[in-house]
Amino acid sequence: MTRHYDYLAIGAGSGGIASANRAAIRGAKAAVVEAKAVGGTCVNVGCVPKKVMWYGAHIAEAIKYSSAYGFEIEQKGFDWSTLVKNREAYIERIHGGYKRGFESNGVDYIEGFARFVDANTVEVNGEHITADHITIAVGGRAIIPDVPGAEYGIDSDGFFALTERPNKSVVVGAGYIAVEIAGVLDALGSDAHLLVRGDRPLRYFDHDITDALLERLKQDGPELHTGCIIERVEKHSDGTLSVHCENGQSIDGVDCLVWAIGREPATDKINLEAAGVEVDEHGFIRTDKYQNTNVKGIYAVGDITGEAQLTPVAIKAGRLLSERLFNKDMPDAHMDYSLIPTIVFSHPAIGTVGLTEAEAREVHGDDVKVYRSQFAAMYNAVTPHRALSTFKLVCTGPTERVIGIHGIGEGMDEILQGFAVAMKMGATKDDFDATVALHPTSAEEFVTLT
Ligand SMILES: Cc1cc2nc3c(=O)[nH]c(=O)nc-3n(C[C@H](O)[C@H](O)[C@H](O)COP(=O)(O)OP(=O)(O)OC[C@H]3O[C@@H](n4cnc5c(N)ncnc54)[C@H](O)[C@@H]3O)c2cc1C
Ligand SMILES: NC(=O)c1ccc[n+]([C@@H]2O[C@H](COP(=O)([O-])OP(=O)(O)OC[C@H]3O[C@@H](n4cnc5c(N)ncnc54)[C@H](O)[C@@H]3O)[C@@H](O)[C@H]2O)c1
Repeated sequence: MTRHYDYLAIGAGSGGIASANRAAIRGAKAAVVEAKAVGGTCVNVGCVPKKVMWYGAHIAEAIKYSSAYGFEIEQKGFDWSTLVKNREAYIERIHGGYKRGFESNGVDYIEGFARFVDANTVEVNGEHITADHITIAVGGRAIIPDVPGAEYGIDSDGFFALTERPNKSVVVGAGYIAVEIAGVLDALGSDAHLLVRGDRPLRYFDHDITDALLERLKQDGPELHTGCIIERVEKHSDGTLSVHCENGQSIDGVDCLVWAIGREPATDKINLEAAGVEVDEHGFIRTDKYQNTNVKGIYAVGDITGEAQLTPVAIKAGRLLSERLFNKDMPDAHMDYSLIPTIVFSHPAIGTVGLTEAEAREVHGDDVKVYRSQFAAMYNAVTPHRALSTFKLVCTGPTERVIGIHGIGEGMDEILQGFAVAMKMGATKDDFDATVALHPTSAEEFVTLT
């Protein structure tokens, strides 16, 4: 007997879970298939474990500067495995929450790897399952470079599997993951090195912000190595690695090498040809604004589409797709991919929404007005850690509409969300100025810029 559903999501990550639940809430008979762990990348090897480690890093920093606040603390040690154990227990609780959610919404959770048989049928554990609507939400995986010795390194999944703190670590890459993992390793006491090909990490971010990040890296670590194209990795008899760059730089005595050079779509093993679904030259499934693929009744959401690879994007796209399919009051529901705010959980956090100054000048020429502030957050002001925060607004037009908000500083991860709402509503610099400041906070800088 073949099971049949109105709606089937392949992949129980951010997008698949959100869309299957919403479909069921709207009355569809829905199921989600998952090959590994419920929650997908974000919950198991992404946002969640990363943020827990980032909080750990914050505690390390607070201890370091606590004497300036009058505390006499002797740090007797740091047990990486305790942090990992507690983190994984938390993730287990999240798994439980998802499974209870499926039960209460009436979503069938099917464990196994799904492959297409035809446009309406997938095979899981030898069973054929059919559905009127199938959403591909299979996410991606880390790219490992094709250099000799690459196999001695691990990816971000491997980083989260570490049970001990590495003594000396190298992280290769210049994106979100590289900056975040290198920052955590450094703050938690590893001798951490960040290797980038260009002159800075996060080079597509506003340069005032990355200039400030460069300062922080110089002050606090991890140690940044620029112009490093990896030539090879050598493993020695004592188990340590040497990482060699084409420019002659080498880092020796490394006991943990993390590749963080981007992610690729996981489309290769799901037999898309059987369904006739097309992929682009990188393997991403491109969709129209309604998440439709080229095959009627097959959709794609989340990282697999190659759009902003962020959990809230996958969730929103998945939910709106199910609203469109199963809520007769929302026949035009679709995701708006403009003005997506993002945070890099560096030390301190970087937040950004809208255009960088350089992008704004490309679009609006000279009709761009920039407001920026560099200041010492009060948290640091009483410590010897004289670190500066940088906040910036990019505006255009006679009304000075705010088209870019950027910041690096303590609390930026919590500050940006509200300002992103204002920007989405079309706020102008006058609207920002008309808002009474919250004092004393870092966020008030955004409404007092001159
Ligand atoms: C280290 C790291 C940190 C991150 N931090 C953040 C962050 O702080 N904030 C943020 O917004 N985003 C973050 N992201 C990105 C975020 O995790 C992704 O954008 C998000 O998980 C995408 O959701 P998705 O549903 O598209 O795919 P995923 O969450 O990757 O889920 C896909 C699921 O499909 C399953 N699957 C694959 N093939 C099959 C198959 N054939 N059959 C059945 N199941 C299958 C996989 O096992 C997986 O569970 C981070 C990513 C990484 C790697
Ligand atoms: N805080 C967050 O929201 C968060 C955190 C982690 C990941 N993510 C998402 O996951 C996606 C993937 O993250 P990522 O950091 O792996 O990718 P990324 O695309 O952000 O960055 C990859 C970086 O690696 C560099 N690179 C590529 N090939 C290289 C090579 N051979 N040698 C050295 N460097 C190389 C690129 O120049 C780029 O800077 C991100 O784009 C983001 O959307 C988000």
